[in-house]
Amino acid sequence: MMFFAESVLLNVFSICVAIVVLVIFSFKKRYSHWKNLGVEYEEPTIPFGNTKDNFLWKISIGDYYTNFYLKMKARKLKHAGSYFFHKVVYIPLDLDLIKQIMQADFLHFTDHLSFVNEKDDPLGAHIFALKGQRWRNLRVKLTPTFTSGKMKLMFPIIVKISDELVKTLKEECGNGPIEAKDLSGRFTTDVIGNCAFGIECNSLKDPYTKFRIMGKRLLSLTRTEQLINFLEILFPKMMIYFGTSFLPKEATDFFWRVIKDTSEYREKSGVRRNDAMQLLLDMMSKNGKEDGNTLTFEEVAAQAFVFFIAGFETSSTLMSFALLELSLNQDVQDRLREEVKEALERNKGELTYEAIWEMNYLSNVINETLRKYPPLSILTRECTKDYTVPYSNVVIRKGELVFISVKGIQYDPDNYPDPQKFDPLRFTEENKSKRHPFSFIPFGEGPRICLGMRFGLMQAKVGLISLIGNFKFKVSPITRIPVELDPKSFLTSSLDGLFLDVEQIKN
Ligand code: HEM
Repeated sequence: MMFFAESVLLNVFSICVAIVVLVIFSFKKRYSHWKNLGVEYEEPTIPFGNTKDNFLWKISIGDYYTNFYLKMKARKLKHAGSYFFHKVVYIPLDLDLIKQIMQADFLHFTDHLSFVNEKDDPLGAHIFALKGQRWRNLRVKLTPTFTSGKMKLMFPIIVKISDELVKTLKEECGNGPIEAKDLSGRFTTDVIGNCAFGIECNSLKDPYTKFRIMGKRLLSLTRTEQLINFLEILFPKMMIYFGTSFLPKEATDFFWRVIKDTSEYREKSGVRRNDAMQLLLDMMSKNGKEDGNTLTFEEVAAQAFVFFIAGFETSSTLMSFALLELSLNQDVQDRLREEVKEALERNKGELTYEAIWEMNYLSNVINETLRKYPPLSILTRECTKDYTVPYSNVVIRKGELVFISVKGIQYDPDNYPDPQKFDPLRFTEENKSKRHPFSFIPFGEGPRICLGMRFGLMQAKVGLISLIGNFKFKVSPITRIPVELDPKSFLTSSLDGLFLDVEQIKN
């Protein structure tokens, strides 16, 4: 009996050893990819590839690829190679090559690196994650959602919420430093909640409202949830089999209910509003089912959801880092306040849709903030058709990945001398015209460029105008400078918060 148990154990042990040896061998073979092609790379670690430090929360994925980009670019290379676990990743460094991949040869790179499990997680089947023809069909249908005409109709909603922002800060500014990200996040939650779902979220009045809590929950994943996300991206078929979803179920269940209630309410009451929800509902077929030209209810819900998740955090990141830099650069803050005052005086104290696009210095400040702190610091593309990189022997195969380091490009001293310096005048028309058009890509580029770019800029501009026109901001001594970024976050986010001292201006 004893002998039998020992021999079973020995067999199991031998099988395990054989599996480990096989796995190590196949990783080693995979990791010889860039070496065989003569492309520069950093030594990968089994099984993480080059993402070990990110996986261990030592550095954000964006910062890892910024450092990588700058290191390889300093060696005058046009491209380099990397590994995301077992996946091969191509890193273009040359701006003409990046333009080629994102624009002219887009048909080889139509997809984002994403995971969709439509059956178990219908809200996850949104335009950012969808691939191929499904993405293309939706992009055509959704593009009219953010035309100037439609945004103009949403503008009064944003101005009304900005009045609430000023009121809230007047009440809160006497109680010590404010945390800029939290304040901006409550503002953008109320704006997007209102424009995407048609709901008064009131998170400025009450920071603990369910909408705000669930919005934050979508972006603060536990270790296990992050691990599942990695597995979903790396082994999608297996994870669909297990029925996993990409985002926390308690949050997606909440948003699903909200969208369903809103749609039913509007249908029953006949109430119509000037918001993105209405535009989506108008695209829905009468019975909510598939008919080729219209959207199903599930598709409407997923798009309303992505407008919320893609819209509130990116714009609040922009607003909060702009407030930080304005606090660190008082001369820039004063000049911006002058521009705001003049624009308001020209329009009898009223903020108009046209006025926000005419404020050149505000645009310069916003662009310089997006240069230093792009909310998404890398862009991903999945190769959908084999591609030979021009003037090279490198072939990117279907299924391999391309990572474009937005932050690397925007910190490259060849594009922006003294890149750590905050200098809005880099973005005057004259200075912009001297640079390569792909040296500034915080909203991505090509056919997959951000769908809500103008909306994101509009809400950040309105928020900043209201704040700078009414308050003076200084950095609080409790804010650590330079700001350390959160290695756990996929989006650009400060680790300890952006605390600012605020003083009300007597107008
Ligand atoms: C400052 C604000 C924002 C920034 C920096 C930003 C940035 C980005 C970036 C980098 C992408 C990927 C582009 C690419 O792969 O080339 C993207 C995609 C997208 N964004 Fe934004 N975004 C912002 C605001 C918004 C807002 C307010 C909305 C909606 C209300 C929105 C909706 C989307 C959608 C739907 C996509 C997916 C487009 C597609 O795959 O076809 N974004 N955004």
